[in-house]
Amino acid sequence: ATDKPADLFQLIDQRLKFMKDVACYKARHHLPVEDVAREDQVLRHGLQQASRAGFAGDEFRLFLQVQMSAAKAVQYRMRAELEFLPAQRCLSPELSVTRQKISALDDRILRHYAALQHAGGHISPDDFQRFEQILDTRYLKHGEKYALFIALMHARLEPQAAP
Ligand SMILES: C=C(O[C@@H]1C=C(C(=O)O)C=C[C@H]1O)C(=O)O
Repeated sequence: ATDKPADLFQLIDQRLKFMKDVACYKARHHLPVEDVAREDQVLRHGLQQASRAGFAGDEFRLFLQVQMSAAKAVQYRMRAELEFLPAQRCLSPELSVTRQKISALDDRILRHYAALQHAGGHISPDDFQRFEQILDTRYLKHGEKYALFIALMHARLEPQAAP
């Protein structure tokens, strides 16, 4: 089945794995990690898709914001390490290419989570161990992974209106 929490966790992990390309690109082009305009775009698009899919807006917004905080935390820590890495060992695609892939992944995450809930599934606190196994990045602390997990768990579809 494609509606298991583990598959959703994989997609979230894939998003974080793109941060290597983003961090490399920014370091090599002397760009800051935080890009407020891009964040607005990610947030606006995500909330629009979320409302179409029937997610509760406030909780989904919080999830997107925590996910972007995680993305930045990963990049800041990588950025420090890049100071000591020769430039040729940190090559990355164009930022616009990576961002298209991230946006496509964002849509998949949303659709996957909606499908999981439509099938009667949900994320429960017991799933955190699995979440942490899958999100194996050493660039996020335990508590940060937990914050992301909790925000994900709380992003639920609105209860269906009675017919
Ligand atoms: C991933 C990026 O880095 C940061 C994190 C973002 C995100 O998680 O979507 C968006 C903008 C940046 O503040 C990026 O610049 O694309």
